[in-house]
Amino acid sequence: MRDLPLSPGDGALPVIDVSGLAAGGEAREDVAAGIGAACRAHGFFYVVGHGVDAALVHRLEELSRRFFAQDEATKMRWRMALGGRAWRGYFPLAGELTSGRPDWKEGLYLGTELPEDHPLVRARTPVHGPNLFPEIEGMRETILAYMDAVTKLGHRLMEGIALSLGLPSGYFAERYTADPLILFRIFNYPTQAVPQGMDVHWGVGEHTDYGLLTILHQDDVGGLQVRTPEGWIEAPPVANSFVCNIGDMLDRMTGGLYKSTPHRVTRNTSGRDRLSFPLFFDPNFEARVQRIEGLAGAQALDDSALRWDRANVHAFSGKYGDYLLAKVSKVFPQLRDEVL
Ligand SMILES: O=C(O)CCC(=O)C(=O)O
Ligand SMILES: [Fe+2]
Repeated sequence: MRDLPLSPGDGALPVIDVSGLAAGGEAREDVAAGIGAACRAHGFFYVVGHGVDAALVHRLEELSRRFFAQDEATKMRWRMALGGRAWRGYFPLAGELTSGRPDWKEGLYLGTELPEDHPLVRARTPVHGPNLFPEIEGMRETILAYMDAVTKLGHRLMEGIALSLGLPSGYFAERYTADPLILFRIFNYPTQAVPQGMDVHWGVGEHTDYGLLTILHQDDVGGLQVRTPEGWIEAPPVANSFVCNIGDMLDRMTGGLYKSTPHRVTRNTSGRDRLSFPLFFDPNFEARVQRIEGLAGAQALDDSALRWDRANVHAFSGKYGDYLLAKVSKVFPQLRDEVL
């Protein structure tokens, strides 16, 4: 592992030390102001001082490398088809589509661990259920500890986001995230070449995320890019940081004041595989998404002509779960019948 820089260099994305969120008082307001400025500018920022143990992140990287190093047949023992409606398990290279095209990545789909006898699982609620944990010693515990730590960070960041909008810190928790929907992915972007004739251009094609806030750890390889009004910019690896970005639901709630920013990942040609861990901190599946009243400057403009999916997020009304399912059925068409 090479030494990573402490800032993204001359890129426009800010690095915010969020340790003041836990401290309270003026420090908290300062952090909130920084988050607010970043959300209004690009909807993308790095956080440091986040309190997530670096050793835990490192352990998850090691275990994930061991998982992906196995042959395809072994990994397919945890294939998504076995996860059914819970939407969990392994998908192979080119198994996920973004904007209708296969991505050059493989991954493990995970989320909040719920037992088979949990009421939501018994009610066959899509994307809820037990995980398919790889049989690698310590991986289950490490994944659970990681999701737990980053979910806690998610709650704290949402308090900061609420304050940055002039709302009480508990605004989102009271309405949407007392029991958030947490989906978590472990991605591997292999450096291997694409076979001739395959229609593959990106590690992940241009898209926005669906929920409230994505909290991403990336290793030291790089490749994440963000679309700004001035063009695409890099979001390179920064030491001990997470990259945060806003999803469609926060865009919807804030009437476009906080933008759900398009991003993509270049195809990995670095000579080393790239790992990334996005955790999606989203509204409860049953929560009805409502616009926040009285936000100055929020125009809820229809930007569908500029969006990757040609959809107008401000026209959406309903449960977050409905929004999510409509989206995921496009990226995994083979699983659509299982869930919808
Ligand atoms: O792997 C990355 O850096 C980004 C992944 C991503 O954008 C996503 O999963 O939504
Ligand atoms: Fe994304």
